[in-house]
Amino acid sequence: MKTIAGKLTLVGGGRMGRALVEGMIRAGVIESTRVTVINRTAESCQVWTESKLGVCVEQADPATLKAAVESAETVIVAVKPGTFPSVAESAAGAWAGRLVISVAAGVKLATLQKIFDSKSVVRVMPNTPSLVGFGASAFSCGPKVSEAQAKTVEQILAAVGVVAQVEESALDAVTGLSGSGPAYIFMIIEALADGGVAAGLPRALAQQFAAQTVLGAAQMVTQTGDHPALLKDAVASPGGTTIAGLAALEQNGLRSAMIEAVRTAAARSREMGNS
Ligand SMILES: NC(=O)C1=CN([C@@H]2O[C@H](COP(=O)(O)OP(=O)(O)OC[C@H]3O[C@@H](n4cnc5c(N)ncnc54)[C@H](O)[C@@H]3O)[C@@H](O)[C@H]2O)C=CC1
Ligand SMILES: O=C(O)[C@@H]1CCC=N1
Repeated sequence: MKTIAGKLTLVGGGRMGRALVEGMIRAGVIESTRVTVINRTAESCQVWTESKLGVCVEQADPATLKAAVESAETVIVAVKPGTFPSVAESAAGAWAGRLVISVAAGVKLATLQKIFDSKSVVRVMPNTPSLVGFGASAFSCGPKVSEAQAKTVEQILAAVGVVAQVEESALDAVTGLSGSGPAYIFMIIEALADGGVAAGLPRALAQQFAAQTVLGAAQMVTQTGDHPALLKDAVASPGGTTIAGLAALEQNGLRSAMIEAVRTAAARSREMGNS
């Protein structure tokens, strides 16, 4: 694995920041000794310290934040969208010349350019499976981002999963699908396991088999390239168990529930960008 150049600072080592940066270190795209993580609370700092990843962990005060931004070539900002202006303000004067990568839902490139005095801003929509190397991330670059910087972003994200560079207008849809999507699938796994328990299986076995079934089905789609409908048809024997189960899913509106989940989440991302 080719490593990225220079130092990396993560501002906001919560669930998404951690998934991304721990995933990067595990994948070998950067050595932990070149990573600084800035957190707001002592508790979040402790989580990082206890992980024994070997990164430098600091609690956010304006001077620490500014120094950590100044010392890095690349800064990933992974705080909540509403916290961006105060983070930008705390390190005012330090952002110029850095590659600033935002992972916030709904925060537009134009807004990022305005609040960070760096022209090299990139908007990314990653997801938490980046932690285990199965992320799906899309990104869009501000107009002043160099080709080399775009390559760095691609390299970072490719190390933790699949990646696509897209028009910024596609990022709300990506947010509704893959950004939020792991939560939908966790809910499906939980529900499948509940079904297994309802049908008589012990909980642990039901959960293991529910997760493996989702994993296996996803691998079939990515490895064969076949349309999911073909793969579905190959499971359903005439008059058998699967078609009975599929009929129950249709009756209960699974397809429209999933479509509406993605559309509603995408609309919420757009709404957040306009507020
Ligand atoms: N959780 C997810 O699956 C995904 C989240 N995102 C985006 O990632 C961003 C973070 O979300 P989560 O990780 O879920 O939230 P989180 O609450 O787990 O993490 C946010 C972190 O930022 C820290 N923080 C707050 N103020 C700070 C400051 N002034 N300086 C340094 N650190 C500070 C908090 O202590 C916390 O650790 C959001 O903008 C969200 O839209 C994007 C894709 C997926
Ligand atoms: O729920 C959220 O707003 C964030 C963005 C995508 C996933 N989590």
